[in-house]
Amino acid sequence: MALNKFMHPNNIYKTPPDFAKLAKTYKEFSDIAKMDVTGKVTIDFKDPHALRILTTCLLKSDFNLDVLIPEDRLVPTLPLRLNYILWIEDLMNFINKKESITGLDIGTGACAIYPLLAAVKNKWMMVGTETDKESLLKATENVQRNNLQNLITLKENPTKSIVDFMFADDHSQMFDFCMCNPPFYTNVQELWESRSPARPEPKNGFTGSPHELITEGGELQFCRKIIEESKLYKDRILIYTTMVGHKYNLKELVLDLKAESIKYTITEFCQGRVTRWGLAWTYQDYDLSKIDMPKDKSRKKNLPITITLPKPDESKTRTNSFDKMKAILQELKITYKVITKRNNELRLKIIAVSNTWSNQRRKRRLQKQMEEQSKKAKCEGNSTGQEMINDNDQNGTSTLISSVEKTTNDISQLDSQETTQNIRRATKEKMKSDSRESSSSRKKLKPNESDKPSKPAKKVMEVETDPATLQRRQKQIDYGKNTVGYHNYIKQVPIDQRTKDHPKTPDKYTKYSRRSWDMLIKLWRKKLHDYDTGIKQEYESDSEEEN
Ligand SMILES: C[S@@+](CC[C@H](N)C(=O)[O-])C[C@H]1O[C@@H](n2cnc3c(N)ncnc32)[C@H](O)[C@@H]1O
Repeated sequence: MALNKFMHPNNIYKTPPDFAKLAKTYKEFSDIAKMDVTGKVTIDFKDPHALRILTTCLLKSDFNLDVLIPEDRLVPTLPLRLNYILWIEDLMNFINKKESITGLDIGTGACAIYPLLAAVKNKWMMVGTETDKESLLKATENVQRNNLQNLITLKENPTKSIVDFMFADDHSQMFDFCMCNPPFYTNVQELWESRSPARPEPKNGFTGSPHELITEGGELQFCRKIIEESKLYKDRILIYTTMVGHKYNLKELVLDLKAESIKYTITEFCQGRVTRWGLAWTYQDYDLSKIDMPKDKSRKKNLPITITLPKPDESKTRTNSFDKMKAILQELKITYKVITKRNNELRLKIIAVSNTWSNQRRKRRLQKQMEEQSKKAKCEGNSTGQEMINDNDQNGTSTLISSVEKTTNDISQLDSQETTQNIRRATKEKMKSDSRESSSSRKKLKPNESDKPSKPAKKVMEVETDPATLQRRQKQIDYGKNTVGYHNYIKQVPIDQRTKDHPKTPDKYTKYSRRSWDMLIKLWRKKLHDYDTGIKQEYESDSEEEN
């Protein structure tokens, strides 16, 4: 989901940059830009080189900053970096700090992106710290290239501490705030595994060196260390802040702060398909919980959906309305849990396991058509059956009918006219072949019965034994099972809760015509598609990796 609408309202990248203009202005950008079929100028976001050029050109055009980003280092995404700076601006406004603002950027990286933005945008005095010598060197060159040495100082951190190395020996240094984009991961494996396979591929290519992204204990330990050290230097930084990349870590950190009754506030940094979080805490007399960011208003969209039902007339009780609603939910196979039931208000937590509500009209029409067809088949079968004297033959008729009914059930989820026609054709074919079998069985009838109308003979379940067919079918089944939908389905619907309406893996050993088998596979895959989007994903906040 694009989250740009939740970006900080003052973020200039709320409106996407004009790539056509950038291509006209910067030769290096026109070299990487391409025009898509609609005539829109775009770039390959998966190419780290293209991302590097985009960031340097935006820094130039929007902030008049001349920055060199080394090939083997993180390419900072500007909308996110700007969101963080804008939040710090909000915090400074909140504590009424308008002038001579000083900030500390922990782990400034090879671009010193935060000090550069803070200096050119707000004229803040910034100190950036860095443990990586190579990054520090490049950062220093970037500061000098922009003549910002008067506002920005960079310091090597030769220790494993975070702020202690600065404050322990220097008792005068103080900051209004500190900020930090910590390394997120514990090791390379975690870096790759952090992404759920159910999520779409990241839009952007991957940039950054392990040194920048990995730290012992991951971001949780890194942020906990900042909190621990902050307790030693409560008054040296008025507002401590850090960015948090994983929501589960944010929860842990908030618990840590709560446990110590430390005042804190959190925010979300939304951009593109990525959400990050900002955590701020203080030992000063500021009630951070009162901070009201303009962005919070747009996020109110996340409140639960409220539906007001028409007032019941005298004859109908409220319970009646609730019951009706529950019946609708049941019909749509939406599970619900009553959270509260008070006076006129009923609060439910609802979970939709699959999409059962789309194309309702079309599904009803198909269902009706198939029911009519099924009835017709039943009537034909019954009338024939009445004339039959053989019990076995009567059983045969019911086998055929139940088979048609099964097809009817299978089709209830369909939304394609073409598929219906194919199913009808397959059903007709089946009826024809059964009636052929029946006419051959007529030979066994007594002579005086030979002129009676024919009736389908008992349907014997034939077994498919052809190795090539079985192999082909297995391959089709494997394809189906190797989908996100299948994995979500088996996770979400326990075996004992599966009904005939759920996707059922076709039985490869049953004899079917090629067309009927392919149809069964098609139906199965279609039903599995309903599970393509995991519920978990819908309820969790987006926490896609930045790169
Ligand atoms: C994810 S990068 C962030 C770089 C930059 N601030 C940005 O946002 O693009 C984290 C940086 O923190 C640095 N770092 C790690 N531990 C540190 C520490 N204890 N003190 C200062 N910097 C540290 C790493 O070398 C790395 O450059």
